[in-house]
Amino acid sequence: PAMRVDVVTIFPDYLAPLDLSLIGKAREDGLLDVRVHDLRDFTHDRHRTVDDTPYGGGAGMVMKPQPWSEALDHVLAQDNPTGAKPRLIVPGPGGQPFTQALARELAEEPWLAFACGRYEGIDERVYDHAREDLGLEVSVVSLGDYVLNGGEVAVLAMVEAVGRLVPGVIGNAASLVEESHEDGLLEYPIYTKPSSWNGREVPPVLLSGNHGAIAEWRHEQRLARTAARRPDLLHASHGTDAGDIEISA
Ligand SMILES: CN1CCC[C@H](Cn2ccc3ccc(-c4n[nH]c(N)c4C#N)cc32)C1
Repeated sequence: PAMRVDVVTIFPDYLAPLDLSLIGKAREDGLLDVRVHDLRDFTHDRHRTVDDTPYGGGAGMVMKPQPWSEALDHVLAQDNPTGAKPRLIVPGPGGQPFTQALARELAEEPWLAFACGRYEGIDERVYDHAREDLGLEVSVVSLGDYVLNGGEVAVLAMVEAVGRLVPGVIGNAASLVEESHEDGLLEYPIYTKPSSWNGREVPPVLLSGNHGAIAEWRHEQRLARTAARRPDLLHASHGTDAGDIEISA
């Protein structure tokens, strides 16, 4: 069965890129069932109000709880005869880091729901309501240590990172193995035709047909790149001491 993904946002057009490329094809192939909902469809006033001033003062506006409650009810009720529950992911700068490990964990879920905040964020009672009244597992997740204006960019990244791990979405599953952050090392340098370009040659080992030597060279390159760019990822399990690797950035 397809993985179902619901996204609630005040900017549904921000999620249009999910109609494109691999994720778009996975939707056509029925591997992913992605539904985007406009939070303003769950307001009832003339101005379709989703925000108001913060209790206790402070800058900015806070997203009102009622529209979110109605939007979540709609998501849970739509095409859900068994009363199954999605895992609710709320992007936020104060969340747990979004990592490849978390992407792998989320790729095992049959149903994900994403709540895209804007303004200063969502009234805290929505999180409590989702956990205590709707019985949802709620995870606040951060894309990284920088501040965005809302959750949509994060959801695009998370849906792409998770979606590509769903079996069948990426044609060649082999390409999922030796990639950065899959096994703790950055990826090796890649080359294609022509072998000589702009006075620059492809490393001869790659043209040698000696697959053992090629694999060894690629592993050395991964270690060197990781030592140069992400020494924080290197630890004892990778054997070679980062100090004695020829650094080729
Ligand atoms: C000044 N304020 C500070 C708090 C956040 C306000 C903007 N905002 C509202 C909703 C919302 C959702 C995610 C993120 C976000 N920022 N950085 C990341 N890695 C994120 C992720 N995932 C940001 C967001 C702006």
